[in-house]
Amino acid sequence: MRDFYGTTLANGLMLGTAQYPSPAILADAFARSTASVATVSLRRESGRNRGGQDFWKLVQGLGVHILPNTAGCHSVKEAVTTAHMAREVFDTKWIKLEVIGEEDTLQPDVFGLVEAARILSEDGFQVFPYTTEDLVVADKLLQAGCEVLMPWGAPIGSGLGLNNLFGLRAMRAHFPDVPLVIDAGLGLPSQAAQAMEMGFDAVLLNTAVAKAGDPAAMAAAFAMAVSAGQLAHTADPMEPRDMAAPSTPVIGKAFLE
Ligand SMILES: CC(=O)[C@@H](O)[C@H](O)COP(=O)(O)O
Repeated sequence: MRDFYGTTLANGLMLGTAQYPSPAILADAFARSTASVATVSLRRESGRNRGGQDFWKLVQGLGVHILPNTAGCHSVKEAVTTAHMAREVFDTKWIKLEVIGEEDTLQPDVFGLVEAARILSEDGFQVFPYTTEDLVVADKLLQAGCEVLMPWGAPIGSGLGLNNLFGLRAMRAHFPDVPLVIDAGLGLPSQAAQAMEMGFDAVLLNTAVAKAGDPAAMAAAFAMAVSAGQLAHTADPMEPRDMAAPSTPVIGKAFLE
């Protein structure tokens, strides 16, 4: 597995911490997921529980890498301020950078994203930008100092899976050495497996687990799907073909060798 700003993760599952029915269910879901990273929103949680401190302690107690995020930020200024607050609270350079540009799809404002990524990278942050599959934007983010990219699978909370397979395949092929994480829009473990089979380095998801009838069971299912997809990728999957090819060997030719 590729490393993320010098950190090698145990597996390619990153899990969100929002919308769980209770703290106990959140903790149980993380335990079953064996996720290596938890992402936490500073902005959403800061208004609750004595300034969010109880919640942040709970997340820090999960024993996984913390990736604070700027979810809910709609401007460069908001995102940069939130990132600074995250660095103080969690004592980490990592920041998942979201600058939302449009309300219906929650798609990123890619212009603001590149600007905020540059400001934060110059200030020593290690930025994980939530972006689209646009190759030109991806290039600008790398030039701005990002060493990891997080293209969306589908709009946040939609559960639609990998919406633009062509664009995501092109991104993987275009940036073979850049760690790429599919972020948002995954609804089912099979979609996570597909992303890993395609060679993505990790997936980040929240809603599909937190909103499942049994979040802990769904977290376990995603864990299995991620490791199956990753193993399949390393096993060099067959290329699909248009025409049939007999799988029953011809007499006298049981093996290719
Ligand atoms: C938690 C978080 O960072 C979200 O913004 C993220 O993108 C997850 O999206 P889903 O809820 O669609 O999995």
